[in-house]
Amino acid sequence: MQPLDIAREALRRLAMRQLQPTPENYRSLYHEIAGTKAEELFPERALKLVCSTLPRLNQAQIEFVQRLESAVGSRSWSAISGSLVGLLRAQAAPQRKWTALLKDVFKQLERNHASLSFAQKHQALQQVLDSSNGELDALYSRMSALADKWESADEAGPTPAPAGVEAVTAATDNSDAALRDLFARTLEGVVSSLLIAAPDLRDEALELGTVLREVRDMRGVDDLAARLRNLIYRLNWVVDDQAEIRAGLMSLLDLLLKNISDLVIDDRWMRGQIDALRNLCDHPISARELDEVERRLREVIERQGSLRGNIDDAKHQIKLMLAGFVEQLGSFTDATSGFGNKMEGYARTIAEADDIGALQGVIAEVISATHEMRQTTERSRNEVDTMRDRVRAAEAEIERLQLELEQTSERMRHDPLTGALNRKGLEESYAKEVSRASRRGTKLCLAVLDIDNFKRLNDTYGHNTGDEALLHLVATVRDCLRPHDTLSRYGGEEFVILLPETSIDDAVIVLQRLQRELTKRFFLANNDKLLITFSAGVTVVLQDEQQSSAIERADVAMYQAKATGKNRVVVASADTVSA
Ligand SMILES: Nc1nc2c(ncn2[C@@H]2O[C@H](COP(=O)(O)OP(=O)(O)OP(=O)(O)O)[C@@H](O)[C@H]2O)c(=O)[nH]1
Repeated sequence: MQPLDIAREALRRLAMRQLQPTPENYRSLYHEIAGTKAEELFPERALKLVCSTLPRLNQAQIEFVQRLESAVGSRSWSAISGSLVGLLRAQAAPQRKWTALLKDVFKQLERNHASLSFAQKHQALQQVLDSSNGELDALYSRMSALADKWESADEAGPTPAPAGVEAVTAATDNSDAALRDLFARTLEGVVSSLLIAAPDLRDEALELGTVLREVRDMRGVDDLAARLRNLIYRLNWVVDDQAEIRAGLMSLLDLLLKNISDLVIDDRWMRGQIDALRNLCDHPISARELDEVERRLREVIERQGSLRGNIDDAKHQIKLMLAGFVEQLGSFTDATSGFGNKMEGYARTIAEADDIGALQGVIAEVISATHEMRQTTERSRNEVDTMRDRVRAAEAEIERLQLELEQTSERMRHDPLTGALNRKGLEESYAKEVSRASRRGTKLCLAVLDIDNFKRLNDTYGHNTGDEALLHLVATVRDCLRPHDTLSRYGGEEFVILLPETSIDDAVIVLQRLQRELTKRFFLANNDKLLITFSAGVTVVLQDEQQSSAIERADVAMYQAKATGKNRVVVASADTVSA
């Protein structure tokens, strides 16, 4: 039959058998009619898809997938089968005894060979690792060969190693010893000092430090590692315990502060202080914030003691005055009742008198008694007036002292106008930051800022506007600085900023960012939008340097900034600072 006839017949049978007209059905009918055998199609796309999803995690896998892809590409079932068989054979290969091999290698590394130094063995092992290129079979066989070679090498005899090799060994030994020493010191000096509350762990840390310095062989290292693991495990418990204790203490403190605050319901200043303390304790507290809590508490105690004494004195005065007043009132009452008795006597004498002459003496006595009574009344009124004035003065004094008590904490460390630290506050912060920087080996920068043309602003808009401009600057600085940077008012329009953990380059960036921020935030004075600018000098504080000397250096730089156009930041020149 001709192909055309076969095709026609195939279509007819498709219709007769009511088969779907798919290529497969057509193909099988075609071969049925022609009496030939259908050739199987090669599923290349599907196989390529399978290949693309296979993992390539190591060299062996990469090579397998490559072999399979090339077999699929050449449409060779036998090649595909070959690569699959290879894979299964590799998997069926005996399991390598890695643990035993590694133990063997370590043992040989530690052995004292006559003809092999540690450095040589280290180098040979490194070569094996590098050359195996992640191929596990190759690595296994090369490492096994190396271990065998070392195994058969002679035991220690003090054969001198070549000079170069010895240097390498010495260097390796030196760095090993240095590392051990460092680790031992960490255990003895740092870990143990953190474990005051857990004496048995502290002793263990100290002992492990000693063992670490002395351990020489693999068995010793194993023991040490086991003890270290145990220490770490127990340390975790200590850390958890300490966190729990800390949380408990904080909640106790909170309870205490809450109770105090309930007790001092009438004392606004104390309530303010207690609220500030509670706010500080409200979140995980840093060393800096702890300083702040301590400082506030100290101020509360100091100032409260002295001011409370003054208020008590004033109250005592009022009590004394009241007692005097009561006494006066008593004697006045005595005087008036005496006067009344006298008057009654005179009235009787007048009623019984027979002639006018007899009355003359009585009238003189009445006049004298009345005069005396008037004087007594006047004296009493004067005394009462004086007393009232003194009571009012004492009350005013109490009021003033209460107010002083309210403001006292701020006034002790803070500038009352701007709320920035004052000189005393700066001194305290400076001392803390200098020692913190020296302890931690970090950089501390100090900047002196002076507002530009401030006199003109005062002269044009008045002193009050000048004050507001100062507040504007302080608010902007606060927004731009990190919480642990400190701002203090050093003089009229001069401020000092301390920037802990900051390099000089970063300090300049911070100050310039501040200047940019000030240009964005206008200051409004009588509806005029004013631009507040400042000139600044900045320097790195030298280790343990006095505050006055760092400020002086920054001040000189600040004047350079003024002299060279203002609204600038100048770094204290290199010849004045060697940090
Ligand atoms: N409003 C106000 N002004 C103050 C305060 N303290 C200082 N001043 C004023 O700040 C001005 C500083 O003036 P100058 O030292 O001449 O400095 P300046 O005008 O800023 O000039 P340059 O520093 O050269 O830019 C003075 O007029 C002071 O009276 C304050 O607390 N409030």
